Amino acid sequence: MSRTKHRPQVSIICGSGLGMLADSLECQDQFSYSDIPGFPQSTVQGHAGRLVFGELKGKSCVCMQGRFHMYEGHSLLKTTFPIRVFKLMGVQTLIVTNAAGSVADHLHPGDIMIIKDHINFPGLVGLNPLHGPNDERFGPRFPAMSGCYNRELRSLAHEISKQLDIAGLVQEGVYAMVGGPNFETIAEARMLHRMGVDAVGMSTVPEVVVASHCGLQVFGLSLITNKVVKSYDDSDCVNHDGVLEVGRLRSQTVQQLVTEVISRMEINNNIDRMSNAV
Ligand SMILES: O=P(O)(O)O[C@@H]1C[C@H](O)[C@@H](CO)O1
Ligand SMILES: Nc1nc2[nH]cnc2c(=O)[nH]1
Repeated sequence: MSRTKHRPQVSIICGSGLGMLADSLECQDQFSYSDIPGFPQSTVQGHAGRLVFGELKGKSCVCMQGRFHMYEGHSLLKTTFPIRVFKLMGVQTLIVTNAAGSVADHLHPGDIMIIKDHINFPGLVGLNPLHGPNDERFGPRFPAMSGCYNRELRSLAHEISKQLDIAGLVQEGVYAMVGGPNFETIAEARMLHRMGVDAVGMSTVPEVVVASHCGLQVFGLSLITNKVVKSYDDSDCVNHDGVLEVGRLRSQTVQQLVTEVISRMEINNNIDRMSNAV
């Protein structure tokens, strides 16, 4: 914290191909992950590996240009380490973005899904970043996860999408995290569909669980970059380059939506900075 004058209230995690979210920050201070003690390295194309501090519409922000995924070989504790660093800095809100495949028939590549809820598949089988001794200074042993995606921010985003005339692209839905790095088989895709999953990806949920545990309010967006193939007659085949390409095509729209949400969200100025406590 001594190397930047920014004291961020909002943190943003950029999904695959969505690193440009950091570009709109003014008065930037940038730090490569390799220069930050305890930070893992980004190894995935489309994740630059930089922490960017700056101002956006009068709010102090910190942006992860590149996130950490479990499939890269990081422990879940490592993938979520930045969230606790943000909490210690005094951040109140986490905005998560990701690239995801559509499982629901009504979501199409290029659509933006406001995350209403999630299914934590790794968590359901015992891979959870909160495993191990609980540090009560961050949060309780048994945190509730119902309502972890802030209702007011979701409704604000819908209102903004109408004003930006992009409401036709924006829907709400359930995101499921799978471990990756392979994409889904057709049988897996069909199972996810029957389970009520709208979009599937390989990230986000561990970050949200840790953020929720330590009392951050969370807002999440999935950019639908591809449909998940559910028919044996469909010859479509997803690949990471295609995912990044849709990210590039929709980057400006996602950026506009996130910027307006940040601009209009309420910030509590009685910040709960834990840096003296931990
Ligand atoms: O970091 P996100 O969740 O946006 O990245 C998604 C999931 C995989 O890392 C990658 C697949 O193309 O995109
Ligand atoms: N698991 C998964 N992750 C994705 N990230 C972007 N598209 C997809 C997808 O189709 N499946």
